[in-house]
Amino acid sequence: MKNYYKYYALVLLICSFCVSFSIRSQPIIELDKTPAVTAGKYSLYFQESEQSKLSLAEAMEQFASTSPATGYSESISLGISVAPVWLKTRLLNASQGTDSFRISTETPWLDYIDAWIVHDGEVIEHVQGGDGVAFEQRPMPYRYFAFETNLPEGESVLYLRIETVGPMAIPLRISTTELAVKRDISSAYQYGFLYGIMLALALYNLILYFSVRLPEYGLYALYLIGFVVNSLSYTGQLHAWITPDFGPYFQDWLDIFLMITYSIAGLHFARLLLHTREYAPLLNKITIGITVVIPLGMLFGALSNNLTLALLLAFLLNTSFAMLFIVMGIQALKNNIAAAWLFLVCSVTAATCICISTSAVAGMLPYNGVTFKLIEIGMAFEAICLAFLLAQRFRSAEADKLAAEKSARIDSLTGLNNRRGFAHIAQPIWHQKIRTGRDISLVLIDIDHFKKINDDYGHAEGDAVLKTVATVLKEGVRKSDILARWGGEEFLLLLTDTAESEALQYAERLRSLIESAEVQCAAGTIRVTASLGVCGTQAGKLDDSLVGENDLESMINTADKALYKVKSAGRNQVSSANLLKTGYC
Ligand SMILES: Nc1nc2c(ncn2[C@@H]2O[C@H](COP(=O)(O)OP(=O)(O)OP(=O)(O)O)[C@@H](O)[C@H]2O)c(=O)[nH]1
Repeated sequence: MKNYYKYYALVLLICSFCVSFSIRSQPIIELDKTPAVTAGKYSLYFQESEQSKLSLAEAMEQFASTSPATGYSESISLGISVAPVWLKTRLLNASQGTDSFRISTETPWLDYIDAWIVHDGEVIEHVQGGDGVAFEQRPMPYRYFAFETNLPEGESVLYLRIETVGPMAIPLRISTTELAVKRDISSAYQYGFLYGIMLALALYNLILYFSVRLPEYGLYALYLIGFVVNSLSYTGQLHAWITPDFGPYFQDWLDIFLMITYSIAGLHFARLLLHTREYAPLLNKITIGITVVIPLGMLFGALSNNLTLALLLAFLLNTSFAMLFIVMGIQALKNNIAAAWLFLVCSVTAATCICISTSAVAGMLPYNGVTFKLIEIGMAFEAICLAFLLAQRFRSAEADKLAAEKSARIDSLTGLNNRRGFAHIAQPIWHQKIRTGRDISLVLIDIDHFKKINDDYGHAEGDAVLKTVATVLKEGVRKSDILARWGGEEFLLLLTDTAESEALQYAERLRSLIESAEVQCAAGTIRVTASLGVCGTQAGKLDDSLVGENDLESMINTADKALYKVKSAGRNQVSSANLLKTGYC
């Protein structure tokens, strides 16, 4: 029993320590030692009851008589659409004489802010501002609430009353004016760099979109432009330039409108980039649904002037956006989509950066220049990765196009040019040779009794014969000759700088090569013969007259006629129209 007294004493000691800790005097910011600070942990705060708006005197009384809460982190965060809050922060200017300081709350959602500086019990300054106040009526031309004040030597107390329908996150920052200006300049460079990257990529992809008309490029550009404009609006630059006085809440509405614009563009871009519809139709439908339903809800919020509803939906869309990016990336990875890995890495990085920034403003993580700007850093990283993926896609689309064009000109069985491929290659050569009066000849080659081979050995063996003859021809012709599969078992050969007399010898050589070729199959060895019809110029002339630009077609017909005669005369021979005239075949 005696031992328990010891524990009681210890518990009492701890309790009294806690009580004394909680009622000990509020910490003071010694401005000579900490010339720039985010002051949440130095501030006391309480929230007004819904019914009454307190005066400064009443608030001072309440700070003195009750136990207001102490800030638990750099930024105090109390949720969305909460009751107005009062803050009290003690400031000590230890230098002799007055010094200039900047006091600011670095978030755009705070609508009405009153700030009082009290020194020796006297109000020496009262400043009003916030997002709900027209731009030119603000103490400084910033989106955030900010003002500069000369603090006299000794202790001054800063009182703030903040009222907002948006998120009550208060990153209260106090710094010397000199440091604040330095920070402004370095911020301008940092934002300029990040926005510069994103806008350059957006512009480039916009140009690509107008050139190739693929929606991915347009959506990607819209996504980036939407994000940058949203960021410019959120950080106040946009309003400083173009929308100084559209009244209370205009800026909040603009922010959330821009927020949904880039989220919608981003989600549709990701869907198309990863081809989500092809392997994850449900996810694709959910994504489309979200981009329709949430904006409709927000439109309802706008029509009924319910900013809180619209804000909540905008944050929901933004959260869904980050999560859907990751889910789409995982699905793409599962389905072996080439872009999936990089997409996943960059979307996870961006989502992490967004989380860190939001948590910093909400007071859950340290609030500083880096954590605050991590959203832009993450997005710039994501923008670069996505641009890289689009470039890869462009390259593979070009390769696919070339492959498709090539395969449209190639016969899939033999690998030779088809009629289209022949025309593509032969036309320009034909025109050039004709213009310069050089000789040119055509040889039409037809396998004899090919139907019988199909009938006797089957279609597959017939194909094997076609392939063998194609190979024999390919190996037997010169590099400058143009060979094509002209029809079922028919081949066409264009011989440049070759007169008809030479072409006949050439054709004879090919005939004999075909005759001696063998095709091995299950039923034994197949041998085939072919009939060849030739038509060519002699000393640059066809039938003693000059060859016209359009004579290719008629020369093929003449070769075909010669071939027909060979077939009639017993096959496995070579002939030309001229030989026919002289009765050779
Ligand atoms: N295996 C196979 N057969 C084909 C292909 N294309 C066409 N054929 C066949 O080739 C045969 C051509 O027959 P025909 O036009 O009567 O000519 P042929 O039997 O060679 O007789 P001649 O030309 O008079 O010697 C037809 O039976 C077609 O079905 C193909 O790609 N593969």
